[in-house]
Amino acid sequence: MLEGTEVLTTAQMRAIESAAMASGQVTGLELMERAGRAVAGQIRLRWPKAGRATVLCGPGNNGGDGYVVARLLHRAEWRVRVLGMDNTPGPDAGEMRRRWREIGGIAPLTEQELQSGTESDVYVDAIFGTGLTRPPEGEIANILARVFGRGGDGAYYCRRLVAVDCPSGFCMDSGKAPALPPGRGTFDSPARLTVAFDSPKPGHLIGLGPALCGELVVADIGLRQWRERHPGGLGQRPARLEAIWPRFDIRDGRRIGVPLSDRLGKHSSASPHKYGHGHALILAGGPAKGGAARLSARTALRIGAGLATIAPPQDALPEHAGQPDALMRRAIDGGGDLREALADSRINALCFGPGCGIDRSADLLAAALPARRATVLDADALTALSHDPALMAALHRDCVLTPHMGEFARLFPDLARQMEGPKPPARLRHVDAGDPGRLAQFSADMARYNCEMIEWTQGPAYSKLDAAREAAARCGAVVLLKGPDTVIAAPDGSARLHSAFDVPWLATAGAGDVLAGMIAGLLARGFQPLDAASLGTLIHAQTARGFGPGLIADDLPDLIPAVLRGLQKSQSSSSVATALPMT
Ligand SMILES: NC(=O)C1=CN([C@@H]2O[C@H](COP(=O)(O)OP(=O)(O)OC[C@H]3O[C@@H](n4cnc5c(N)ncnc54)[C@H](OP(=O)(O)O)[C@@H]3O)[C@@H](O)[C@H]2O)[C@H](O)CC1
Ligand SMILES: [K+]
Repeated sequence: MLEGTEVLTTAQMRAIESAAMASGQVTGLELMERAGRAVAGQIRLRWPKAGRATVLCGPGNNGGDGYVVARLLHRAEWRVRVLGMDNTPGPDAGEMRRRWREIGGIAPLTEQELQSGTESDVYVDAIFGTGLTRPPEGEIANILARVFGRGGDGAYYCRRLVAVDCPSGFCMDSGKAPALPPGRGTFDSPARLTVAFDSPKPGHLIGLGPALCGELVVADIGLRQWRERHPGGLGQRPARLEAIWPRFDIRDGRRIGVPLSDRLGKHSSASPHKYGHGHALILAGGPAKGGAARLSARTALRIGAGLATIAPPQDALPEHAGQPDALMRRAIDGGGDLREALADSRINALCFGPGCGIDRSADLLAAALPARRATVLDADALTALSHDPALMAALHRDCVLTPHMGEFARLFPDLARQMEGPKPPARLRHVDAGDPGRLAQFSADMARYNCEMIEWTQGPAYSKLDAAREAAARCGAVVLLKGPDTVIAAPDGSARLHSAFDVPWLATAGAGDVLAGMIAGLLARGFQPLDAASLGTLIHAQTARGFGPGLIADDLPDLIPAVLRGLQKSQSSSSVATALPMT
């Protein structure tokens, strides 16, 4: 079982927050104080010498958190300037603003004001959090352009930007950000640090999130018991969403996303025979097309498949002599040969695609899918699939599709179009849970919470996560939508997110073939499709991290042993983050 860090949608976060407040054990004001304290604490941890801070406070509770940050930095002897809005915020934010007013003034939140005065050491962005309801316009849009933009010399206007919960204006469910006013560029200046509350949200990990958030710290604000206590527990919901790489810190002692499979480094001692570790069959293409499949096959062996066989057509077989000697070779010319091969039930994982050719893939897939072996479909196999609805219908739950965006668009054009479509921000409204008409619209997820119900009046922006989940449900197989942000979704709605923005050199010819081989090897070893795809993604990126720039795909398979050793070590020693006190 792979186990990562749970990721919550903003709707789930609000439901948990509401449940906590409804319990009477914690007030909104206390949560806001804790949120502000977490941010101020992180600022002081990074920049222990008191300096100048500018805190930008928006109209809602995110702004309320900002007033707390301002007060606590002031108490720590920082020189604090607050820019705020002249509105009537909710009671908690209003109270925090009042407390700040006892200490200092509030200048208007305008671009002109932001530009004026001495430059600050730290800028705190508490303009919008989860409550953005429409694209920012007018003065607010100008401010965001200033906060997230650069000057003519390319330098960021706000060096050391700390975002409260998220960079403002950004959709935490989709990782999308609205366009800035014409002529004001795009969101291209990342925060140095983002402090999110309780759990990461999808947008922190996909889309623009990893680039815009900078370092991500997820702070404990004392909601854990409500997160875990709900009927069935969030952890047991079928549509669990997890992050599988700890590029962020979690401050409440929860497990962070280390890999998590006790079985990863161990081979079964109960069944020490090579067949106990599975047999992966990698289908290769015709003459001069076999390199990709050889990469996959070598990787399948390195990740621990007991046996791996490469299967080109007869006329390409001689090309596959040579290293590695551990690899077996077998000619498979067409569907009949493959059916014959699959009479051996010990062949328990198949890998189609890399260099296999579209027609050959179609022929072989038609023979293989009814045998219901665990199967990876990549590259040409995905193109073959997109040409033939019958093949698509023959997919089964032990299949893993590994498309990049282009392949995904060929397979699921309507979902790809939705991803490109207009992007309304999320808007949530609390409604009467007693109204059966309204209740009927709520998702089953939300109905689990014994608290105020939440209604989406506009959906959050349709994201890569939504698209991958819908694709998986539609085709009944695991869909791994590749990219620097990879989403891996299973037909039951479970999904895993992985960010690899830090290894741009992984975008190199053949890297996808290695990933396909890795997943095939893990499937051969008996990992469930979602886990095999997730672990494959994780180890793939980690091998590239270990090598650094200059990597070519041929380097990857032989880096796997070191990564496996490292993962085992991290699992035994430091898989639990240190808890920081909430004071
Ligand atoms: N997760 C937790 O447990 C806690 C979170 N906290 C913080 O609270 C925010 C969410 O607060 P909320 O008040 O719901 O939302 P925001 O602060 O992001 O903003 C809402 C206000 O912004 C106005 N708005 C929305 N869009 C625009 C726009 N484009 N232009 C101008 N104004 C906009 C909105 O006005 P409406 O007219 O739409 O109502 C609201 O006034 C969360 O992110 C955390 O930071 C708690 O402090 C602790 C617990
Ligand atoms: K913010």
